[in-house]
Amino acid sequence: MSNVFVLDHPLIQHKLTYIRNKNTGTKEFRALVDEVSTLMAFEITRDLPLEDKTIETPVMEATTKVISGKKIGLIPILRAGLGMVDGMLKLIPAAKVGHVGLYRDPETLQPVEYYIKLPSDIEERELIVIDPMLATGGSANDAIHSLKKRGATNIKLMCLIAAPEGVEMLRKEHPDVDIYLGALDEKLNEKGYIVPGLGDAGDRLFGTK
Ligand SMILES: O=P(O)(O)OC[C@H]1O[C@H](OP(=O)(O)OP(=O)(O)O)[C@H](O)[C@@H]1O
Ligand SMILES: O=c1cc[nH]c(=O)[nH]1
Ligand SMILES: [Mg+2]
Repeated sequence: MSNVFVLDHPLIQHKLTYIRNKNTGTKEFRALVDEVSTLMAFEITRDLPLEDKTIETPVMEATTKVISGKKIGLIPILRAGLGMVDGMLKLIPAAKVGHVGLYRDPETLQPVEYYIKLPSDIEERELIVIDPMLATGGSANDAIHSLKKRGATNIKLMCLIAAPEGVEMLRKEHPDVDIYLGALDEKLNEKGYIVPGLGDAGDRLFGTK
């Protein structure tokens, strides 16, 4: 069964409060999502493997550590996942970025895929699927199935806020995918929105409402 990590660092929790606040406007919302994504990237990369490297400091030769050539791919789910990309690239600037375009049909709540473009070597990479919201779980589930169908074997999922329903679906469908969250909220409402949540992440990021 996959692990679920709620990243309860005080800076992440503090910024999430401002992200959730309905009075936070587009400019500030975007900046906060960017900052939280950087902080979450710090936590999600905690298990990157290290190897020894021998260097000369100004004082003496020393054997110290560097990250051992692990290749990472970031996979934002469009649109809202785009808001998390730059913040993560600040810490892992060499990551390749693949895009999965999905929207959730407002009536059926089923995901509809409209675009996919991935790095050619996804089977060799650790992929981090990013989306601010994990609600019913349909979109992340679909995106991860698409990645696996194309050869991905090593996948993590990172979201700002999740509902228990989405976590349950992901753990059932993808027991090999660990889930990293800023917060695990109470439930979904009758329209499939996370409660208390933050509203529509894409609309708040791009100012489309
Ligand atoms: O877990 P689910 O029930 O599938 O819901 C979550 C999805 O809904 C939102 O995207 P949306 O469909 O609003 O598209 P957008 O990012 O283009 O706004 C969100 O960014 C997730 O991708
Ligand atoms: O609460 C929710 C649920 C789905 N998508 C969002 O943007 N917000
Ligand atoms: Mg949206």
